[in-house]
Formats: sequence, structure tokens, C-alpha cells
Amino acid sequence: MSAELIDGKAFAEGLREKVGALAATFAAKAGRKAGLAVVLVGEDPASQVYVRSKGKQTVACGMASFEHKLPATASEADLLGLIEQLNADRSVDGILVQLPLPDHLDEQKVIATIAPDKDVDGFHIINAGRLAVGQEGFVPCTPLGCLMLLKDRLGDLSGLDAVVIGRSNIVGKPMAQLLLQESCTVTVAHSRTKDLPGVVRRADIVVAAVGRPEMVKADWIKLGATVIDVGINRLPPEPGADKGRLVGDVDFAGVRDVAGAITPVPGGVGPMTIAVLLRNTLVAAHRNEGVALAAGAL
Ligand SMILES: NC(=O)C1=CN([C@@H]2O[C@H](COP(=O)(O)OP(=O)(O)OC[C@H]3O[C@@H](n4cnc5c(N)ncnc54)[C@H](OP(=O)(O)O)[C@@H]3O)[C@@H](O)[C@H]2O)C=CC1
Ligand SMILES: Nc1nc(=O)c2c([nH]1)NC[C@@H]1CN(c3ccc(C(=O)N[C@@H](CCC(=O)O)C(=O)O)cc3)C=[N+]21
Repeated sequence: MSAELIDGKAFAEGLREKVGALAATFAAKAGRKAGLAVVLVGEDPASQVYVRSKGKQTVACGMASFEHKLPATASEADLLGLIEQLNADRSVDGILVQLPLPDHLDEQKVIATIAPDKDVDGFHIINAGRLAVGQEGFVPCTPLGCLMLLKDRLGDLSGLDAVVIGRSNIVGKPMAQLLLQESCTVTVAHSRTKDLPGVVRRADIVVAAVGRPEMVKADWIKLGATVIDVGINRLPPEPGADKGRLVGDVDFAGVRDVAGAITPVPGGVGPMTIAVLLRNTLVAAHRNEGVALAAGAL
């Protein structure tokens, strides 16, 4: 058997088209475009690639993109000052501070400074709390994108056994909350989990968000399970090549023979993350301007 490929790239394109159409309607009603500000501190090349890609896609969706680049040596006061300025700027609906930050900057403090209603990443504790108690807020883009792919593939998730590998605040934990909200039976595994292969083998849904290249093996997967691979890992370059291959946290070549469906890397969860970011920004714009957005439109 060979698993069905879950085409995150195509799904993300469809979502961006919907966002684009609704962004045009928003601009006509509000008299301005929805706006996303992205803040990048330092010169990490991978982060620069993501930020450029976000900016391009924001503009392609008919929204305004504001990029702010600070040197790696920027002080905490510089960064917090910029965030305060963006909080007060009426043309900015969403604020994203690209993580990770250089070591001398306190990530928690930076996130806490973002106005919760502009926190389109869903990282502020107010939004984490809203998600935990089931109130409307902003949900982190990567887990929300994973949930959209799962519901598209499986429909009702109620009663399914889901195993999330990883418990970070930005992926694993919010992913578990979302699956619980869908009435899955959720297990969160991490580096201290005993018998990880045995735990994963029970799962109808596996979400791998670990950061370990190709760690999840074929003999961990129940026949027919749906496997979502969040991992983005760059392997060391082959001799003669300047860049290594991009792989996920799942051994794709092996697991695809056992799983019912699987997301590839690249072309799976990554493109969904950016499409959901644009979606969250448009939702923020409607809320900030008091313009109604049809329930379930996005
Ligand atoms: N596609 C996308 O859009 C995105 C992709 N990513 C990718 O997803 C991956 C995870 O990201 P993130 O959540 O930020 O990573 P973190 O490093 O913050 O968290 C990793 C988690 O994996 C757990 N873990 C580490 N090693 C093992 C192991 N051997 N067995 C079981 N669990 C283990 C850790 O456990 P413990 O808590 O015990 O240390 C931790 O909970 C990365 O590859 C990242 O690049 C991230 C964000 C967006
Ligand atoms: N505040 C903040 N919010 C984030 O959402 C955030 C962040 N910081 N820091 C870094 C991680 C990582 N991340 C990705 C986004 C898109 C792809 C993506 O589109 N990947 C392509 C491949 C891109 C390539 O070729 O390198 C794919 O998987 O097909 C990957 C990873 C968002 N993150």
C-alpha cells in the first residue's frame, strides 16, 4: 500500500485565494488594506528566506506588508519600542516577530509586548489562554494549518486516537489543544516519553513536531494512520552540493508504505503556516475595524 499524499502546497494556495478575495472586499469596506508587520532581528539566512516569502505572499493576497529589520545587536528597548509603535499603528492589523531571537533578547517579554488583538502568531499568553478554555482568539498558524489538513482528509475527528510528538508552546501544545477540542483522545509525547514507538503505534493521527530528521519510522505507524510531518530539517550537504536536502521528522520513504495519508516535506505543513498567517491577519483586520466576516468564511 502506498499512502495518499496530502498536498499542503495546493491546499495553501486555495486558502490564499479565499483570503485574497475577502481581503479585496475588506479593503473596499474599510477604505484601507489589511496590514501585516513582520519584524526580523539579525541575519539568520533561513529566517530571511521565510520573511521574504511571507512579505511576497502578503502583497499577492492584496494586503499591505511592513517589514522591519533590526541588527542582531539591537537592544531590548529598541525592539520593545518598535512593537509599541506597531501596536499603536492603525494600518497594522497583525504583528509577527520572527523567532528565534538572538540570545540577549527575552522572547517571553517580547511576545508579551505585542497587543493580543494583533498577535496573529497566537503566541501571547492571552491567546494561549483563550485557546485552552475554548474562547475565540488567535491560534498558532502551524497547528491550525495541520488541523485544516486533517479535517479536509478525515472529516469528523471525534473519537480518534491522536499522538502529538513534541510539546513546544508554538506547535505541540496548541496542536494538542486543537485536537482535544475536536474530541480526539490526545497523547502528547516528548523526550521523556517511555516507549515512544509503542505510544505512536496506537495512533490514528500522528503529528510529529520534534526537530529530529526522519526520526519517526515505518514500524511505529499503525496501518492506515494519517501522518502530519511538521519538521523542517536541513541535512548536511552531500559532497559537491552547497545545500543539504530538506527533510521532516518522519522517515517519509518508509512511512508512506504503511500510513493511509502523509504530508511531504517540503510542500506539506510549511506552506500552510504562511497561508494561515495571512488568514489570521485578515481576521484581525475585520475585528480591528469592526467589519463583519461571515462565520466559517475562512
Ligand atoms: N512547518 C512549519 O511551518 C514549522 C516547522 N517547525 C519545525 O517543527 C519542528 C519542531 O519545532 P518546535 O516545536 O519549535 O521545536 P522545539 O525544539 O521547541 O520542541 C521539540 C519537541 O520535541 C521533543 N523531542 C525532542 N527530541 C525528542 C525525542 N528524541 N523523542 C521525543 N520527543 C523529542 C522535545 O521534548 P522536550 O520538551 O522533552 O524537550 C520538545 O517538546 C522543527 O523541525 C521545526 O523546524 C516549527 C515551526 C513551524
Ligand atoms: N514568529 C514566528 N512565526 C512562525 O510561524 C515561525 C517563526 N517565527 N520562526 C520560524 C518558523 C518556521 N516557519 C516556517 C514557515 C514556512 C515554511 C515553509 O513554507 N516551508 C516550505 C519550504 C521552504 C524551504 O524550501 O526552505 C515547505 O515546507 O514546503 C517553513 C517553516 C515559521 N516559523
